[in-house]
Amino acid sequence: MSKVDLFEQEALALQRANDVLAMAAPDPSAYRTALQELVQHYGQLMRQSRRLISRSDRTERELNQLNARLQQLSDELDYKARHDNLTGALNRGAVFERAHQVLQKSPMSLVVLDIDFFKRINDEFGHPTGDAVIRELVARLRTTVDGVGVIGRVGGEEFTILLPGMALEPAVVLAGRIRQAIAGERFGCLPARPVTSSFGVAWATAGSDFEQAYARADQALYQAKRSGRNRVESEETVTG
Ligand SMILES: Nc1nc2c(ncn2[C@@H]2O[C@H](COP(=O)(O)OP(=O)(O)OP(=O)(O)O)[C@@H](O)[C@H]2O)c(=O)[nH]1
Repeated sequence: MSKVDLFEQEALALQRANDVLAMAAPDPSAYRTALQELVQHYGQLMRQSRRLISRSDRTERELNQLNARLQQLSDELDYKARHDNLTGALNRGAVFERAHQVLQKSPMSLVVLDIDFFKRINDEFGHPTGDAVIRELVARLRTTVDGVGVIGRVGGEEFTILLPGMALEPAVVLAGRIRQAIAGERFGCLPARPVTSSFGVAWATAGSDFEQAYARADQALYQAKRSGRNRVESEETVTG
């Protein structure tokens, strides 16, 4: 297939002008014709170049906007993959990942908590009220652990709070404050009855296995449930 020369007309005009220049004694009208032709093609080239430049500027702006939108969508996807969409807390996968990262560098305490008799709340007041209770509970967790802990929703009505660098004793004290922040004041979405939670607290050394610490906290939580609920137990108070 023969190649199309986009500048065929311009090349011909240039060739004719060169031919005139090469003549030993050209006729002035030949100069004039060649110059006119060159002026016409040169003007045309300038107009087309301006159009192309402005089109390419527009395309670049559109591409930049598309790139920014793509980045925004990718950030949104990343956020959704790591957060629980009911509460905005980290989801189970993300909070476990964060725990592993923390334990690579420092020790930490962790609190697991579970809303007491949550099934009854759903059964008596409906699932939407149950959802509202979960949201309001996370809002209270945020107010209490703001800046100190990382909140994750690890199950339907079960949450974990990572407390990087915090020893077991202050973590138990903090869990007591969270317990009080939940049980101490009726929920706006459920004024008819109090909401309470049970807590288990454990401590993990730097470099240790998070799953094992989580199991110890879970055992303590189980003990808190068995001992009457609305209370805090730590791995040190677990009796087996
Ligand atoms: N509204 C709502 N309910 C949920 C959600 N996820 C789990 N649940 C409910 O949470 C309830 C958990 O009930 P159980 O595991 O029996 O525990 P519980 O009633 O809280 O009792 P204890 O933990 O022993 O105090 C179940 O009825 C689930 O359907 C959710 O996202 N929204």
